[in-house]
Amino acid sequence: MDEVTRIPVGGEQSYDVLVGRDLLDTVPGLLPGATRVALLHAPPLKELTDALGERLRAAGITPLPIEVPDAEAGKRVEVAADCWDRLGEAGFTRTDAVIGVGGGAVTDLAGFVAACWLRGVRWVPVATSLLGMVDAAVGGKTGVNTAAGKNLVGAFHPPVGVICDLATLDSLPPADLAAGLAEVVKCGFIADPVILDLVEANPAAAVDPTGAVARELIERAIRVKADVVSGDLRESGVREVLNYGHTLAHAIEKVEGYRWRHGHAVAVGVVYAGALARLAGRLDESTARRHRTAMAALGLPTSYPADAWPQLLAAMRVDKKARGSRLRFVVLDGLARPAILEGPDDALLHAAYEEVAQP
Ligand SMILES: NC(=O)c1ccc[n+]([C@@H]2O[C@H](COP(=O)([O-])OP(=O)(O)OC[C@H]3O[C@@H](n4cnc5c(N)ncnc54)[C@H](O)[C@@H]3O)[C@@H](O)[C@H]2O)c1
Ligand SMILES: O=C(O)C(=O)C[C@@H](O)[C@H](O)[C@H](O)COP(=O)(O)O
Ligand SMILES: [Zn+2]
Repeated sequence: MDEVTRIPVGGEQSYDVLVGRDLLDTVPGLLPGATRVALLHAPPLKELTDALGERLRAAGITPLPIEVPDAEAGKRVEVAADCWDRLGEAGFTRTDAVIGVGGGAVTDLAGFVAACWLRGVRWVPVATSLLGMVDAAVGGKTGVNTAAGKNLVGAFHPPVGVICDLATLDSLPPADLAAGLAEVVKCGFIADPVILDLVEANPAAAVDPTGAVARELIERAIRVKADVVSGDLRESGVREVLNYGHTLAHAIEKVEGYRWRHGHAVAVGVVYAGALARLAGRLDESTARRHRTAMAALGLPTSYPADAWPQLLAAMRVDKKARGSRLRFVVLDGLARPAILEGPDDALLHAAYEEVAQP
């Protein structure tokens, strides 16, 4: 086995994030006392799921593979309800558990299924996308999308461990690899500017999942997330910084009917957040510009159609950070100095959008 990095996450339920190659053998040990484990996965991860099922069986645990629709199509309450039916048919009890094998969509769904079944059973995300490893699998936010908006139904339900098996990235499509790097760059702006230096110095190395640079970026981003959620699982304060760029990003996803990659929407949203902070007089011009250049260097989108603004503004009003009719944005007062912009007026929001709008 390749060298394994163990990153602790603290809080009301502590656990470790394991980063390394070929980690499937470690999964059964995370679930002592389980007799049945559901393996939620989408079709692209069937082979890995079967291999994990064999490891569980060898450890005396009965695997229940449950195939769900891929990507955001699986992150729906109807799909969760089908999963609960399957757990019921198989007689899952409180000692049994759920594993999500896949990207962030599957692990968000799996965590939500686990959070609600019998009011909460153990779960483990086996993250197979870069975005899942650096973000979605860590921190215990679980949930599904609804017609009203992104992730509006869900629960905080920390896993008992997180598996980031770097070997799985070998088959991840390049567009999804880049999408994950958008969240990594986000972490660079809010907490760890070394991430930005690494990406800017060698963007080609950042998108090579087998290289040392990518591994360093992955581990740095996980540490940023682990540090934040350890102190604020339920987002009553500091955790909001992880939502940098997400007010616009989630609006784009909704307008696109959840067919855009989350990480691509985050890339546009982060550029927008930089522009907003600059226009609000909180961020200098060169740091704001750096948002666009870092995302563009990774081949990520940095703009969105101008005429979508009315729909985007309406979608942003259901952002979870809003309070009543007052929108709240995560902005920067400088590199690694996140803060909240309270109740910006529509004119300021629109002026910032003009900086990312494509005619
Ligand atoms: N819970 C959180 O804190 C949190 C944080 C960030 C993002 N998210 C959520 O995560 C989701 C985005 O995650 P994502 O970018 O992983 O997208 P995704 O889960 O849709 O995966 C993207 C695509 O890659 C495929 N894939 C995944 N791993 C693969 C592999 N190893 N080989 C081949 N194909 C593979 C998937 O099947 C899918 O087609 C969004 O729903 C977002 O809201 C949640
Ligand atoms: O973990 C968090 O907290 C985040 O905000 C991380 C985000 O990257 C992630 O997309 C998260 O799912 C967004 O949370 P939401 O509460 O705005 O749905
Ligand atoms: Zn995100």
